Amino acid sequence: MDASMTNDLQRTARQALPLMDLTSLNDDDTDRGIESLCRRARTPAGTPAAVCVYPAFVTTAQRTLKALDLAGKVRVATVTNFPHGGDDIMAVARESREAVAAGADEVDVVFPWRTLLAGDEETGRELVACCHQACGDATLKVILETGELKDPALIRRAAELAIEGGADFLKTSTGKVTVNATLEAAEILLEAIKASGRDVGIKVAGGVRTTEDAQAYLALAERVMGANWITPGHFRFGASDLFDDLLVALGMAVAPAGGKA
Ligand SMILES: O=C[C@H](O)COP(=O)(O)O
Repeated sequence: MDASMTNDLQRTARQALPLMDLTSLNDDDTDRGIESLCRRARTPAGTPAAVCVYPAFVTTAQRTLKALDLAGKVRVATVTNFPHGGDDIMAVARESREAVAAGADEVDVVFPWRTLLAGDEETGRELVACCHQACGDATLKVILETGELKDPALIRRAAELAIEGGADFLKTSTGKVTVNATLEAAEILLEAIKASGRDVGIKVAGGVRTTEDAQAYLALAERVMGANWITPGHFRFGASDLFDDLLVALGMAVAPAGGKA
């Protein structure tokens, strides 16, 4: 790789690192594993925007970040209605309220995409609106599962409904289906955000693994929204592996994942 490409990747890695939701959403997650995830958040190049964990580990993450003196610097995100995207509005609102009460700063809720596929627009909009109310001041990110919606017009409609319901961010994917984030889907979400005129961000999530991947999404966001729009308040990467690749691009040692026992 020539020097200009290396510099380019380093620039991308430096830009992407504070936009990261450093994620662990595995069925075999443990308190020790989440403590280790939180420790990885402290790097010589700065910190990610958030760690993203299952609701059962929100307290662990908050306690660990506090002990590391990272409370307030690294937010705690969690997931609800995840990954299935059911349509029980009250159950999802309750789950979201409980997550915030447990200390989550951000809630990533799965949109009931199957109802939209079946032609029902109201359930999705209402579910988002109830979660918006349930989350209070916490940031609400709505996972549209774009790889399951497939049709660009449906992806656009889901984005519009989530924005109408009060989403703070549109998130592409859970990372748990066959097709996760794609540039095509991300562009549809960005265009919907732009057209809405609302202060809504995007979280590109699922299958984003390399600094080169991150570079392509950042270039897209810059083209649609402008370079100044890209801040942690508007743009996140949700990824379990990307963080280490960014550190490698920055020439830093990668901490062993460890701590799952
Ligand atoms: O919300 C984030 C995704 O679950 C992460 O997906 P990933 O493991 O493919 O990076």
